[in-house]
Amino acid sequence: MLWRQTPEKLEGRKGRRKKGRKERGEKRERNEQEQSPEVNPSRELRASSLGRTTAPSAPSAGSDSEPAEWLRCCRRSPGSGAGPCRWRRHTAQQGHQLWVLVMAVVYQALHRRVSSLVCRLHSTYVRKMRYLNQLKEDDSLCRQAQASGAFYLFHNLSPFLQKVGKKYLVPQLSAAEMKQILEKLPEAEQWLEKSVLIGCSDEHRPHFALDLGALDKSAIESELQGSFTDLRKALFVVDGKDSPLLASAQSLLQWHDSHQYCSKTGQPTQKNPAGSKRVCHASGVTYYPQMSPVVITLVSDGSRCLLARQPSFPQGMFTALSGFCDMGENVEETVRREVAEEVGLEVESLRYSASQHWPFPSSCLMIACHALVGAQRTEISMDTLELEEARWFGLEEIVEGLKREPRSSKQDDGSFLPWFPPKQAIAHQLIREWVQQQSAQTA
Ligand SMILES: NC(=O)c1ccc[n+]([C@@H]2O[C@H](COP(=O)([O-])OP(=O)(O)OC[C@H]3O[C@@H](n4cnc5c(N)ncnc54)[C@H](O)[C@@H]3O)[C@@H](O)[C@H]2O)c1
Repeated sequence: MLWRQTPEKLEGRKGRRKKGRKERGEKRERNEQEQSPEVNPSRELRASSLGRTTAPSAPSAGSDSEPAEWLRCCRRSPGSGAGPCRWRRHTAQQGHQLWVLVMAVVYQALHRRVSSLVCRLHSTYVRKMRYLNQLKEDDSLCRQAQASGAFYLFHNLSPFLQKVGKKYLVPQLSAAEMKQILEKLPEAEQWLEKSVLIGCSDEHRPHFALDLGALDKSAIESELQGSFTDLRKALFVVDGKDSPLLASAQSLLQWHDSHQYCSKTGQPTQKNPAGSKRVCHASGVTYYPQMSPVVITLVSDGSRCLLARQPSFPQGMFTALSGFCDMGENVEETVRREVAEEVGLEVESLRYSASQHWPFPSSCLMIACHALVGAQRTEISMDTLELEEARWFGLEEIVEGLKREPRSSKQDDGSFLPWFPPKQAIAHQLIREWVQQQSAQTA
């Protein structure tokens, strides 16, 4: 059946629709007002607490036009052709800010992780250094540590090495193995007392060096299947990480060997268990191991570098200028004096490069520097008492010399082409640095 619309019914329905629209409009306005920052202070507070300063600001008190404009803007439907809605722009900004915030949190988490890793590595080092210091200060702790220590052996200052295949290893012996060797000696217990502390592992296993010069060398060599090797050779055949250990151990043993008597009273001095000092109980004087500071300088005139050789050097070997610091001198003064004394040049500027402990002939602290002389003042006036030859080298000649082995430097006529100290010597590092600097300049 057809449903017929009477005018009254139609009027009634129109009225209800109008009323419904009015109610829905009021409801939407209420919702929009609830969503606006003006009437939702908690939202505004959250936004501002996160530092979102670009969020549209709530209409200020006393401004009549802004709330209306705010609501009008927010009521525009998408695709209506109207300009960008401030509220949607605000939402996009919030999205961007959220992204920045997430990235910041991720970055902070990563940063924390990396820092804690670095910290852990650092703290291993710190704990190790503090433990070693404790061993130096606390005699009974150091004696106990000897029981769990590892020992490096020397015979008249030559380190004990084992050849395995083509490699030379520096063996560590346990306290039990040491006792087996020392049992064959009278006063075996006292022998361990002669050892000196030279370091420890990350797990705090202390390392000691002991010179068995009083024992039969060949008997120990055959028992331990190795050989005591001159330090000059040993440093150049062992693994790079073992060289500084052997050098410092030998220097410390050598210092103890040459400081057995007090220079004031002539009485014997006693070492502490760690070997970090010797005391004369008659005078109360304490002696500490010492190193002599030496500067080693690579002089350059901007495009060439100066190398020299002493009569005692192996044939063909040239190196940078070196000399001991005089009492009261600083490094700069020693560099200027040595360069002036040895080659008659005046240093205009100098730059520190690195340092190295060097055990020959006795403990030196090598302080390596680059020095520049004026390009117009390069004429060499050599000290013939100290040097046999000193001359300028160009980049190409240096690069060739670095490739050359001592053995391959001899020519048919018996003369020698120049070659330079091996990589273990700090002179080598100075020469390489100069090559890098020159190559960068000419590139
Ligand atoms: N590692 C390297 O690359 C490298 C390179 C060159 C020299 N060096 C070392 O540098 C040191 C010095 O070299 P150099 O050629 O001037 O030495 P050097 O041995 O020729 O000594 C020069 C002079 O210095 C004096 N002297 C010696 N020992 C001294 C000391 N402990 N304190 C003060 N003066 C002393 C003596 O009068 C000696 O004649 C040497 O030990 C040498 O082995 C190391």
